Amino acid sequence: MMRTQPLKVALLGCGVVGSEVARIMTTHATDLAARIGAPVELAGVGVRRAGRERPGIDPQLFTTDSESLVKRDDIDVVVEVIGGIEPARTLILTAMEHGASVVSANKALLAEDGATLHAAAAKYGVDLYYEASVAGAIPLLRPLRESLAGDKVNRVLGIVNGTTNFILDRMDSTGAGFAEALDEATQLGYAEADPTADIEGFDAAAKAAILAGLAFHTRVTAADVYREGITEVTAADVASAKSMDSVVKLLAICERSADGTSVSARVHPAMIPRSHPLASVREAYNAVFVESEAAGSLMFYGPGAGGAPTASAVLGDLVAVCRNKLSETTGPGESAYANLEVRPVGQAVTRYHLNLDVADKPGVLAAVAAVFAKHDVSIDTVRQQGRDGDATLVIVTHSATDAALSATVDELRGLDIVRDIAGIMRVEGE
Ligand SMILES: NC(=O)c1ccc[n+]([C@@H]2O[C@H](COP(=O)([O-])OP(=O)(O)OC[C@H]3O[C@@H](n4cnc5c(N)ncnc54)[C@H](O)[C@@H]3O)[C@@H](O)[C@H]2O)c1
Ligand SMILES: N[C@@H](CCO)C(=O)O
Ligand code: NA
Repeated sequence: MMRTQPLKVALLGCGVVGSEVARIMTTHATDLAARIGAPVELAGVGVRRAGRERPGIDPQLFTTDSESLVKRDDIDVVVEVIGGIEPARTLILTAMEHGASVVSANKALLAEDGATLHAAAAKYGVDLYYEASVAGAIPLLRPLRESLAGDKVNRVLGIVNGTTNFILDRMDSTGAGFAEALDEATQLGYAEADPTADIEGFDAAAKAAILAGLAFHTRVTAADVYREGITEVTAADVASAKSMDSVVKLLAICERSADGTSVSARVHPAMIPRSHPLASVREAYNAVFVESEAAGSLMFYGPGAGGAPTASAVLGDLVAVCRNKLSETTGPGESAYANLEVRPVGQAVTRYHLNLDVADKPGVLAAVAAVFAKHDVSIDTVRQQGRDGDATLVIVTHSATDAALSATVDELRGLDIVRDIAGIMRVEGE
C-alpha cells in the first residue's frame, strides 16, 4: 500500500551527477513512488554557490548551508555527490547522527575512511550505500555485497577508469602518443581540466580498495593499493603490444593469496591478449571480472562515468534505502570480519614483457638468459629483431615477483652488451 507522507531527500552537490539525480527524481517521481511505496520529495539541495540557474529545480530548495540541511530532523536520506574528503565526511557523519541514511558516489572518501562511515551507520542504525562510487552505472557493489554473499570471491580484475581507457584505446587505434591522446580526451570532455586523479591511477586505486574490501570481507584503503598510472605508457609500448596481438589496458587487480591468509590490490598498465574479453572494452567504458569459487567468472560491463549513468546507480541506491526506511530495517553494513593482511606488491606475481637493445654477437642471448635464471625469473618467449650490429630482444617471462624482476633488470642494465631496456610492462590475462 502506498504511504502518502513523502520520504524527504537532501541532495548535497548539484554538479554533473547531482543535477542528473535531481532531474530523474523529478521526471520519474511517479514510478519511484510506486517502487518504493511512498513518494520521495527533494527537500533541499546543498550547493557551494547560490544564484546559479539550475533548470527544473525549485530555486527555493537551494542552500549554501549544507550543514544545517543535514541537521534537519525531517530528512530521511542524504545523497552526497560533492566528492572529496571534507566537507563530505563531516556532512555524512552529521546526517547519520541525525537519523538519515546516506547514498554517496564518493570513491575517494569511501576508500580513505570507509570504516568510519560504516561504523557511524551501524551506530545510528542507518544505511550507507555507494554503488555509484565504483564503475558508475554498472551494478557491481550490490552484487558483491548481496548477490555473491554466499560465494567466495578469489579475484576481481577490471577496467574501472573510463578516462584512461579512452586514452589507451586511442593510442591503440591511431598510434598516437600519450600526450596527443590525452589532448583528444580533454577536448571531447572525457578528461577533466586536471586529469591527475585519472591518469596517475588514483581514481582506479580508490575503486580497487573499495572492491577488494567488499570482495574479501576485509578492510583495504587506497593507501594499501599499489598504483602506477599511464603517463609513462609510450606509443612504442602500445606498438610492442600490438606486435604480440595484445593491447595495453589500465587494470585494477584485487586477489586473495593462494593460502587465503592475505589479499593484494594493485592498479597498473598491463598488456592483455586481444582475444581477452577486457581487450574489447573500448572508449570510456568499464568492465570488471569477478572470479568466485562457485559462480566461476562473472563479467560486469557498461558506462563507468557520466552524469546520467552515475545518477542511475545513485537512484537505485536511493530506492533501496527508502524501502529499508519504510520497513524500518537496514541493508547490509560493513563486512570486514575476515581481517586479512594486505600484501605489498613486491610479493605479487605477474608475467612481464621487456624490450632489450643488445649487441648482436655470439653469447649475448646466453648472458641475458643467465641473469634471468640467476634471479629465478623463467623466460616464456624470446623474439629477436636484428638491426645493424644491434638487436632487440623481446622477452616475455613466466610469473615472477616484482622484486625478482627489478633485481633482474638492475643487473641487466649493468651489462656492457645491454644498451637499453624499454617496454617493461606486466602481462595479464592468460
Ligand atoms: N562525474 C562522474 O562521471 C562520476 C562518476 C562516478 C562517481 N562520481 C562521483 O560523484 C561525485 C560528484 O561528482 P561530479 O562529477 O558531479 O562533480 P562536480 O564537480 O560536477 O559536482 C560537485 C558539486 O559539489 C559542489 N560543492 C562543493 N562543495 C560543496 C558543499 N560544501 N556543499 C554543497 N555542494 C558543494 C560543487 O560546487 C559542484 O557543483 C564525486 O564523488 C565523484 O567522484 C562522479
Ligand atoms: N574519472 C572517472 C569517473 C568515474 O569515476 C573515470 O574516468 O572513470
Ligand atoms: Na557501480
